[in-house]
Amino acid sequence: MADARPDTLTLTRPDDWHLHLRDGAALAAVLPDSARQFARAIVMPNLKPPVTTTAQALAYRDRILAARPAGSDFQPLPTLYLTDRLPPDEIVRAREAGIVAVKMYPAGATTNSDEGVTDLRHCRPTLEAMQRAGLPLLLHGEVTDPAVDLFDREAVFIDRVMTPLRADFPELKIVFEHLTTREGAQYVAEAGRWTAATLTPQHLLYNRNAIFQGGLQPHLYCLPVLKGEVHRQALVAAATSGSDRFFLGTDSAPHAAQFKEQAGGHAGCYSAHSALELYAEVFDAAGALDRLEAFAAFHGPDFYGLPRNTGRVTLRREDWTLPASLPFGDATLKPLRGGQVLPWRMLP
Ligand SMILES: NC(=O)N[C@@H](CC(=O)O)C(=O)O
Ligand SMILES: [Zn+2]
Ligand SMILES: [Zn+2]
Repeated sequence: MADARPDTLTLTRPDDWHLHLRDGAALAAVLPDSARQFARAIVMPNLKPPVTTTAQALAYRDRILAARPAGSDFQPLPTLYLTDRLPPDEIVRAREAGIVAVKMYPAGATTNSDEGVTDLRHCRPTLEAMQRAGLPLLLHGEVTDPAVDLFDREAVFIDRVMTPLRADFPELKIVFEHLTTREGAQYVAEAGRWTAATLTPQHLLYNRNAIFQGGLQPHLYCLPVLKGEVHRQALVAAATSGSDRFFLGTDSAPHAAQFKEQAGGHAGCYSAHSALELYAEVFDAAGALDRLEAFAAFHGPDFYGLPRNTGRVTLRREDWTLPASLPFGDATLKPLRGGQVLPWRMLP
């Protein structure tokens, strides 16, 4: 029988299936963190302006490749940003050029989503082209209807958007990104082989109390917002269940500390610095360390139809203190769990 509390853990090198790398000086500041932990990452297209053409996505990929630390073989997996007007023939071009997915932000739902989709019914021919090409649709799964309580926006999205979408496009690959609710976990578990979900460290580690404990904690504000404890427990159960339709996606979303700490602070948690260590903590607490490798390194590539990695990484059970802040161009970045002791540490 596998050791339930091992002191070292060697895994196939993992990938991050949901990552924000930004651009310019911000990209240069954060990329080394992801490149140290992960072999590949799905890079989100919510730049300003958003990445809406294959040509823009390839140029962005080249900027990421050029910003890699010396000797790094980190591979960005580029995506396109879905708008009401993304033409179906762009999907064919994207597929041929190696774009791996298309991301749907409901207009106004989150950071840089102003040009997102106002109604998925406008996108039918494009979704048909994606289904034909086998190009996955990645969803920020929240409705923006102001009449819906903020904490219910994911559950309502399932009823209003996900269920009809699934009925109309039965073989479209869909990834429900940064899942946050019990309803979401149950939906994905029962939705069949073409629906998967990513889970973030913050939604596995924290419930919404943490946002308000010891004074307001702007660095725990992300979207979708953290939910109650029953939801966190359902997410941990899904992540550690062994189901191949749940996989690692940090949603690491860097914002300069001053923009998170101001009134109207920005949404997003920065976790790339020690993401794998945070997931190890979650799986360890659930007595499921033996399932971390598949969650972090197998389920994602299998769903996307990409090869699994061959390299290895090793983590050791060792208390260490995460830096409270990190350089971020001219600004600073406050990482998730910054200044706190983590029980797992990745070996260089
Ligand atoms: N998760 C977040 O709170 N923010 C993300 C956008 C997103 O993934 O919704 C960002 O780009 O900052
Ligand atoms: Zn999102
Ligand atoms: Zn995101």
